[in-house]
Amino acid sequence: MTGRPGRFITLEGGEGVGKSTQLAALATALRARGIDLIVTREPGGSEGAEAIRRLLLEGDAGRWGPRAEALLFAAARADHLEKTILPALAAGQWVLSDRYLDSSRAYQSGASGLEDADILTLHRIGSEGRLPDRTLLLQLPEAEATRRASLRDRGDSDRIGGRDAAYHARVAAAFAQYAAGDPQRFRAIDATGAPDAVTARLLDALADLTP
Ligand SMILES: Nc1ncnc2c1ncn2[C@@H]1O[C@H](COP(=O)(O)OP(=O)(O)O)[C@@H](O)[C@H]1O
Ligand SMILES: Cc1cn([C@H]2C[C@H](O)[C@@H](COP(=O)(O)OP(=O)(O)O)O2)c(=O)[nH]c1=O
Repeated sequence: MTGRPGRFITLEGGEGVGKSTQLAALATALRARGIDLIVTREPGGSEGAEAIRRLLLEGDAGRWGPRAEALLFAAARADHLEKTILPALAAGQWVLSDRYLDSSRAYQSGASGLEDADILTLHRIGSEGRLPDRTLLLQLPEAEATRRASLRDRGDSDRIGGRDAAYHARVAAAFAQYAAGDPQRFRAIDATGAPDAVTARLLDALADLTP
């Protein structure tokens, strides 16, 4: 126990912007400041949600339509919140999550055409509308994000990562729009340059929350 309230921090952005890399670096830097935290991810982060992750990311491109996909992400999130995130916060830990609600807003709404209000309704039903204390949106020029993601995946991307460039451009635009609409919760972070420089920007964007 830290004696202070746990904070719920999410990292968001398109494929290959450096979320996983930065989550690990951020966890190390925050632990060095004495913060007790857990690192988690979506889709996944609990036993049930990891099972739903496999349903969502494996199989043919057409395995799920946009509506079934949105419901599965919301179901996975409900389980993740109940089993992993809320217990950690209640114990005073910080929670750092690689993706959360805003990915559903960007991918299933912004890029797949469902209404943002409907994604938020699913979130209210599944997860009592719980929002992060801070959302760090990593942003990269499209060409650099594609280069990094393809170096990592070597042509073996998942059902959603493998969608076309126009889809991923809509995802990036939707993220930017949501961030601009809620400057209190979001911080847009320049993800170009060396990993250490990006981590320093992320820590700056948490300065008002860190002890
Ligand atoms: N600042 C950086 N500069 C260059 N390459 C990076 C940087 N950060 C991450 N990478 C590399 O880019 C790829 C995608 O990074 P990753 O953290 O997996 O992104 P995401 O989780 O957002 O998809 C990985 O191969 C990673 O090693
Ligand atoms: C959490 C979430 C993820 N996704 C997508 C984004 C990714 O393509 C995929 C998760 O794959 P993952 O490998 O975890 O992400 P990344 O490619 O960023 O390392 O699921 C949604 O479409 N909606 C959501 O709500």
